[in-house]
Amino acid sequence: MSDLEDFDHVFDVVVYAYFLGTWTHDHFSKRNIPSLKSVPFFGSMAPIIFRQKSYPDFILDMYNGLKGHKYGGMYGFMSPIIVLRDPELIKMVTVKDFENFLDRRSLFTEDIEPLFGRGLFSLQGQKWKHMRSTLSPAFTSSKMKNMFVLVSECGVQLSDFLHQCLNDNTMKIQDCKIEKDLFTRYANDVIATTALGIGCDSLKNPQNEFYITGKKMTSFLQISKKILNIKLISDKMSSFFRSLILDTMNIRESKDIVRPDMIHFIMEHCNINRCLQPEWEDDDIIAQALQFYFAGFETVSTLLCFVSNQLAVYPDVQTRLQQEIDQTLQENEGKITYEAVNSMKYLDMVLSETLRMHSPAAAIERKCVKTYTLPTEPAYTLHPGDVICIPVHGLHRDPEYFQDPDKFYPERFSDENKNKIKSFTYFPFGSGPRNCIGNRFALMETKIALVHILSRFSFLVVSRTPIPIQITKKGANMTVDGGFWLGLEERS
Ligand code: HEM
Repeated sequence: MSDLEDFDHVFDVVVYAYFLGTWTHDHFSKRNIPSLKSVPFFGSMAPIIFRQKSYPDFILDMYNGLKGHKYGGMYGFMSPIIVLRDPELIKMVTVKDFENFLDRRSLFTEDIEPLFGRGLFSLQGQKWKHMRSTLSPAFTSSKMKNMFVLVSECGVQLSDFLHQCLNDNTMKIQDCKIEKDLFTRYANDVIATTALGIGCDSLKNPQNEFYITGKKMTSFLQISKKILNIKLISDKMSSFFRSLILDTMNIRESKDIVRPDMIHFIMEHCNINRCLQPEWEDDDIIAQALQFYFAGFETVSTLLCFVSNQLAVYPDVQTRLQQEIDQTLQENEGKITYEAVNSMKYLDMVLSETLRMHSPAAAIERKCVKTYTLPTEPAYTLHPGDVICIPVHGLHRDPEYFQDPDKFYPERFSDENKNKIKSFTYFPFGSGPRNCIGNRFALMETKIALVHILSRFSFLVVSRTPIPIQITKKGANMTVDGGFWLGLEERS
């Protein structure tokens, strides 16, 4: 073959590859819809794939890249995805016309990973509706109140552990650092006791099998993608959780044990033997308990890291919060009760502002299940299977809705100011009937940890504390390279 033929051949291959990698990428331009830049094969995802941006920055750039438009398009590799910017459109999709957008894409298929595919997060259509309405009563205020005691026990374990760290010279510094791992252990213990009925103290016993298996599984979940369509959770891990939950249920049933936790609720409403839904199998029920465990593990520990960091960096906010805690405890004879924690307004404001600036879920999505035309100009018709992305982090940092958006300012959420926040611009727990089912629980759990810690200690900035917080560019994890280091001092 001559050099010229060689060149022709290479040229053909390049043209063919380019065509293959871009053939869907004119979807929006053909329809006159504004869209984000795309590159062959990766679409608009290149900054994430090539680790140029952290996940929240990627979402913020996506939002800002479509400024001036109510919605626009991006490409998730080769698939066109609609990005909504306009609060009215977000309301339409997530609330008013929710029936057309009932689902989100499922990361796990029921047959490949039944324990995850059958969980509430992944369930679709009618099955989701059934399960959601069965589980919703598990999160009412009276159920929260019942679970408060169990969570508060974990709060005591956490603050006692920190006290021991500060006072026991024999403990190694890595056991004591105020880092994500500390809060992951607390979140693990809380959800283990409330969702699965298993009491453990992962702070004192860091190597307990339950924590180690859960952590391993969480990291597998983060790399698992449906596109791979392979089983990433080993049978050993699945059967560990399967038998743990089944054994707990069987022991409770045989010994008539009643405990105010989610597993009791699940047993009451969908008893393993006499299920209200005859078509539900053991795995459908186990999947829900496990789902709560995994949904509450990473998100809550991430929120605790962010809020502790902000309190150390803004000592005036921390002092005001400690004053509120001290005063409330004084009025309650030193007892940390459900009512006392819920009465703390400043605590709620601090958490709301932390969730605005550093939402553990930077974006949410919906999948179209019935053809729908966006009621705006230019009109765009979505078909079943089409995906919508709602860039939560972009709205939370938009100066049009939150003045000086990069400033940590809990006053935005005072009684006086919070009503001024435009509807559908703030949703750290998602929006509409498919929002986070555990949101009250998550807030209660976070508040309990903070009240237990701040009544005895203060967070301090140390040389390794990340200021400002820079989320890692390595993957979609909301962590900081090098860690969320903080100091701690006992209050006098
Ligand atoms: C700070 C902590 C948490 C944050 C920021 C958070 C955030 C979210 C978000 C944004 C969604 C998607 C909502 C949507 O698409 O509109 C979600 C869904 C969900 N969350 Fe949470 N979550 C947290 C803690 C929890 C906890 C503690 C639990 C369980 C006890 C939980 C259980 C769930 C479940 C089961 C879903 C799926 C709901 C459904 O599809 O019906 N989450 N969460």
